[in-house]
Amino acid sequence: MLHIQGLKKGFQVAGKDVPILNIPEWTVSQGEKLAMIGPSGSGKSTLLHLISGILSPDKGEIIMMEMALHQMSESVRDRFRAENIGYILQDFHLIPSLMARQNVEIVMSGNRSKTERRELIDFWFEKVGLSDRSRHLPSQLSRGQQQRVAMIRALINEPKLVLADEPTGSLDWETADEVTGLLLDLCASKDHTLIVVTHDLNMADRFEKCVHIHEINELRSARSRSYEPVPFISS
Ligand SMILES: Nc1ncnc2c1ncn2[C@@H]1O[C@H](COP(=O)(O)OP(=O)(O)OP(=O)(O)O)[C@@H](O)[C@H]1O
Repeated sequence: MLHIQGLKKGFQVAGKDVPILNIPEWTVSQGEKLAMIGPSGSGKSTLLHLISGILSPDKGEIIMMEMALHQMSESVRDRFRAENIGYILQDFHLIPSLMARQNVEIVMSGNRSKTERRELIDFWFEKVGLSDRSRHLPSQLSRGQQQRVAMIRALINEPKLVLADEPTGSLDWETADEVTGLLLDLCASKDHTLIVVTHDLNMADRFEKCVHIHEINELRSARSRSYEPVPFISS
């Protein structure tokens, strides 16, 4: 489903090129569910942005479903992304003035009738246990409920690939565990391929596969090299 070959990516900082990623080769199979872990600053989010086509590589190829992502024109790539990739972020990014169900409806493809859209939204809100909350504004929902709405929004068009960047990062551990279970179940039921970037080792533990970014990235940025986890000292 996803094949990366000879990928290099860096950023210009104060006029200097700072290399971030050098991935000789990496493949993700259709339907695979994997967690990606690694130190802060090691390039995990950058990699998700490259896979989704939001960023372009400096060198190399990203082949998704046999299509070379960065050989597409920008408009074709935008459409490809909308049709094939669902993106879930730590901070939900729901539109505050729209009801939960409207936040989902705005991303739905236009070839469904109004009735079909309504029934599908009802179905999904029930599936994630939010039937009685679909007409609430985001501010009237808990963080876990908002993340579930963001999950529906990412999955409702049945994308082949779901990318999630620290989806439980702002949730307490119990809610994080629920949201993780739900995300895995929803993706398994539709055979979506799922790549989740996380610092949450409990979350990573629930995945069939866990990849450390340093297993695939030959570079270690200065920041990630200097990263040492701070031991927890109870008072
Ligand atoms: N637009 C940019 N311009 C310059 N440097 C950038 C840019 N985006 C990211 N970086 C740098 O690239 C490196 C990798 O960032 P990235 O966000 O991918 O790391 P990460 O592994 O996802 O970190 P975290 O776990 O803290 O979210 C960092 O050193 C960051 O400062």
